[in-house]
Amino acid sequence: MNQSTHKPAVITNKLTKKFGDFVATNEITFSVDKGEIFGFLGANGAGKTTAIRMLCGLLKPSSGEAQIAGYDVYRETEKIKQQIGYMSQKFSLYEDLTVRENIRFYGGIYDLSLAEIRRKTEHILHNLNLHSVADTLVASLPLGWKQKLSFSVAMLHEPQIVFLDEPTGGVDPITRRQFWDMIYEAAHRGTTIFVTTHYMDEAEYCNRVSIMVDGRIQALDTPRALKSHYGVDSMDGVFQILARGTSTK
Ligand SMILES: Nc1ncnc2c1ncn2[C@@H]1O[C@H](COP(=O)(O)OP(=O)(O)OP(=O)(O)O)[C@@H](O)[C@H]1O
Repeated sequence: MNQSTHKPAVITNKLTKKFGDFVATNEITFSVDKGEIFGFLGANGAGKTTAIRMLCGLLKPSSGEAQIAGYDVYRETEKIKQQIGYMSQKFSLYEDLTVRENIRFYGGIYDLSLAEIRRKTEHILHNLNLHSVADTLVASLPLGWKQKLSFSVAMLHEPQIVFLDEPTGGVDPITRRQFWDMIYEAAHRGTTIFVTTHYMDEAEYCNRVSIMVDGRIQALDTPRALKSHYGVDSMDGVFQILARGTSTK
């Protein structure tokens, strides 16, 4: 039976990670609903990547609780890995493999059948309009294409939740907007999106946003409610007040 049917996709309770005496993630408590686009914001070093690594089952928490797709982050990390996709800033694509080879490689890792890999490959090449570069090395693709391919690869095994750690760094606003169209489509199909970004226009696209400061979650709500609460007209204004401790007014 699917344990996650009626549960939120992500639940944490006082989740904490210490490195020696330093508390990188400090008692964070929140939940994310199925199909929600959840923005996980914070300045550099706020503790976002540390939290994501715990949620993905890659880093053992020091204390607190978390369940991903209904599975416990201490005891059920293998189950968690089957239910999630992960895309980091640095990608997981192999630059010295072609587009087609990367898809085949990850299809194998995710244990898809050859027929399924062929079907997915066609689907991705068609959706991303990559037919003409299917046999080109990933290294020579523009950054925006790599990001879209990387996202598609993270979704190959149809995970319930996908973690995107600054997925759109370094590309122009139009390319970022196209990337967000892919995020919306995935969320529409029921995938939960957990995304970090430094672009405040992207924070506006999220259903809810949390803002981390020095390891703690300082605010968590819809972009509209946060803007109203802090009396500003943009998420950049909210971020300036919370994460940088300054007012834009
Ligand atoms: N393995 C580690 N050992 C010691 N300290 C660490 C370790 N990993 C992270 N830290 C520290 O924990 C803090 C939070 O780091 P983290 O990478 O989670 O921040 P972040 O919010 O993801 O920042 P960025 O936006 O720059 O990626 C930083 O001060 C970092 O130096």
